[in-house]
Amino acid sequence: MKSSSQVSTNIVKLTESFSHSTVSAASSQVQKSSMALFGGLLGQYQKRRLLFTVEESNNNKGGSNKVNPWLESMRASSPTRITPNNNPSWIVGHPSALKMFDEMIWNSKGKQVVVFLDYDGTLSPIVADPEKAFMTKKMRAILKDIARLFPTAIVTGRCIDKVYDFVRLGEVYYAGSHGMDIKGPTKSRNHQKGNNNEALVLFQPASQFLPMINEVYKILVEKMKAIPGAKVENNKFCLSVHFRCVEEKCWSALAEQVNSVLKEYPKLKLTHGRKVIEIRPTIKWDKGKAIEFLLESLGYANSTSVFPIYIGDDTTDEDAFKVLRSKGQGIGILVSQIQKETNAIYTLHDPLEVGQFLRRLADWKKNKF
Ligand SMILES: O=P(O)(O)OC[C@H]1O[C@H](O[C@H]2O[C@H](CO)[C@@H](O)[C@H](O)[C@H]2O)[C@H](O)[C@@H](O)[C@@H]1O
Repeated sequence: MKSSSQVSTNIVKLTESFSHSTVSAASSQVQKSSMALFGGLLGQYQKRRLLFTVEESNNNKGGSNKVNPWLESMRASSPTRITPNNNPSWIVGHPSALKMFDEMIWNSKGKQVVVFLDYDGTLSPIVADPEKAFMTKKMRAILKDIARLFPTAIVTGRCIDKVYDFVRLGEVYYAGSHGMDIKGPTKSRNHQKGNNNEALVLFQPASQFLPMINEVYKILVEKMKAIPGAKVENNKFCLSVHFRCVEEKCWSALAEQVNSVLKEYPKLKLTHGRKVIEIRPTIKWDKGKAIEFLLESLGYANSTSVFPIYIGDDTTDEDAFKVLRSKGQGIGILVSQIQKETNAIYTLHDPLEVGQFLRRLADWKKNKF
């Protein structure tokens, strides 16, 4: 484990080196090695009980998706109709992290486990109102334990203030706005208060976009008044346009409105999540870069003695899974009940299983000594 002074020194060095203009260059310093560790274990798991589901193909009926690529992307990332399916090759290729727990621990032997967690759909269940995406008390207690035992970071599309309101733990790192706002813990991991109880801002690569994001937020709030159920959320360095409560027949109108605004802002781009369109700066920064940054900050740049575990449910988490896979480091765990293309190695069904997995991880660490 690194001492806190070593961590601070690394943080200062990194914060200096990661100026906006050098984001890509700095991230490329992180060495890329090959191969995920999982490899040959798959054959043993052909009798797995997981019942996954797939998106029904009738989402595409009539070829309308070809006419409107926006709508196509919205539907692809937010399937509305799902039917049970049990594709053995997918299940074998992405086994349950609970079932594979012992193997995973064996692979982490002698290494420092670092835990990265997405928030929505991972620590809290998906709900209709984004303001009410609360974690259960049980999950919070598990998370507190995890943060005491391992360096832990929440990596989310939300702004830090909002996710902090839900999580309320000073012991963890927060990478908000899809990693564009990274802050250190306000408390040390043994629950002593840090200096002034203030979180240390580690990195904000998109700060120059703040005025633009606020401007677009106001415009979108006005535009979305015409779409019943639509909601715009300001996540500081990015925006979310929610359509979970919008009737499907209005999705196209919503996409057109967002498109018309974005045309005027070529420095902003779109990504898609679960019934949400996310608007963010065109900089080359994402959750994958954020976890590389955090690992470097913790002193594990190019280290073979670290074992990162990343758990997430959404398309934006794929950037983090990809980084771990390409570095051949640690594991990515996709939280999903549907089969989808993923760079994660393992799967968990839902936040309930995430809680079970984290509890097991904490118990393993406690019993180790
Ligand atoms: O990276 P994440 O922590 O997963 O954040 C991604 C988005 O999550 C939130 O939206 C999602 O959860 C909501 C509450 O369950 C749900 O209503 C919505 O449909 C989901 O897309 C959050 O509100 C967004 O701002 C984040 O971008």
